[in-house]
Amino acid sequence: MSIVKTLGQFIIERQKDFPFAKGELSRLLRDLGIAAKIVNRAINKAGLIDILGEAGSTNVQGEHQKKLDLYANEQFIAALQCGGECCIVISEENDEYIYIDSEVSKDAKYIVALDPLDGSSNIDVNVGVGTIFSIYRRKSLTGHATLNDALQKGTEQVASGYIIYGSSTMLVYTTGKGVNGFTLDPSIGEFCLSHPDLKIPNSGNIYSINEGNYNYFPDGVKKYIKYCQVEDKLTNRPYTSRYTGSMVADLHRTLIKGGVFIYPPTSGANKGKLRLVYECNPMAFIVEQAGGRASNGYNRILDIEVEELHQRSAIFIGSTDMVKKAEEFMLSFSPQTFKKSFEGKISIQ
Ligand SMILES: O=P(O)(O)OC[C@H]1O[C@](O)(COP(=O)(O)O)[C@@H](O)[C@@H]1O
Ligand SMILES: [Mg+2]
Ligand SMILES: [Mg+2]
Repeated sequence: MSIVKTLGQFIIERQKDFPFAKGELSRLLRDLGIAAKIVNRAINKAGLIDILGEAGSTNVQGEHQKKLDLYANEQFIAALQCGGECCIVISEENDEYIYIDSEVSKDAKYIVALDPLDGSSNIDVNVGVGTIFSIYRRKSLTGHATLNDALQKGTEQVASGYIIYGSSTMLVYTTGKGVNGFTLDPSIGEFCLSHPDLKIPNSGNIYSINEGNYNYFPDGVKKYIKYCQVEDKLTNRPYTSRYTGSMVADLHRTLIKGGVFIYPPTSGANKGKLRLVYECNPMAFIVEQAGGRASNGYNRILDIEVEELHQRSAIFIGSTDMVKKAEEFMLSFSPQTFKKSFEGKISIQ
């Protein structure tokens, strides 16, 4: 009979990777796991409780917030407040960062950036959605943590992860020492180690992009899509196309099967759509830790300077060989000057 290792056991066991650890990060990961179970419970019976549909409010990005966006946001923030290891929360659903001002967290040193519910457009149609989290250590040593503590580059992350609420519910995370995946066993209410030491294949035959925006893509992306569709047995082409509209679901598939996920700049949004702090950076950390690659078509995602909480970035992420190929097309057909022309005049080829 195989013994399953729970997330809690694994976290404690891995604490030895950090000689000076006092257990704060372990407790923080525990708190995120608890919130994930609570949100999972609501998602599993979403059609039976009043949690589907619009909440009637919009977030700082002008997106209509879904009831489940707000519910997930509340649950994760409450778990972090209760746990006492987090001093600042940055959330897609809150314009400003939230300073956790409670007795239990007065000495807290961790900052958590959250996309409480990723793939909002899929909530009401029962397609896989997720939660994305990114963890930093505060830089300032005294007083209240500040915006500067919140605006750190992706390379400064001490941990990141996601939860996918799909055919099964999984939590996948890294602390910079590889990537591990845990599947929720509802019968014991525990995340159990199911995908130890995840490695992304160096190449694959799946490309993932919203081709509905094709006319607004830079030439480099248009040419790369054509490259994916050409018949060439030697290079395993044509690739197949998969796009769910949930970043977590598309990247979980990419992590397991290989492939490339691209959300490029478009003529209407020259910085792309996805948010650097709580979508691109955490997923880039995981994919790099699994042996993959993540850039904005030119520069490594984790090296991009963070100037704003809700800053957007284009993203090319997945199997190293496929991301490098896409970057080659960007350099050849949409060199950095591409940016200038977009700011100047919109020229759809
Ligand atoms: O519909 P589009 O433009 O292809 O965008 C889909 C992308 O937007 C997102 O839904 C944005 O995330 P949120 O749902 O958290 O706002 C991603 O999950 C997904 O990859
Ligand atoms: Mg999202
Ligand atoms: Mg979201």
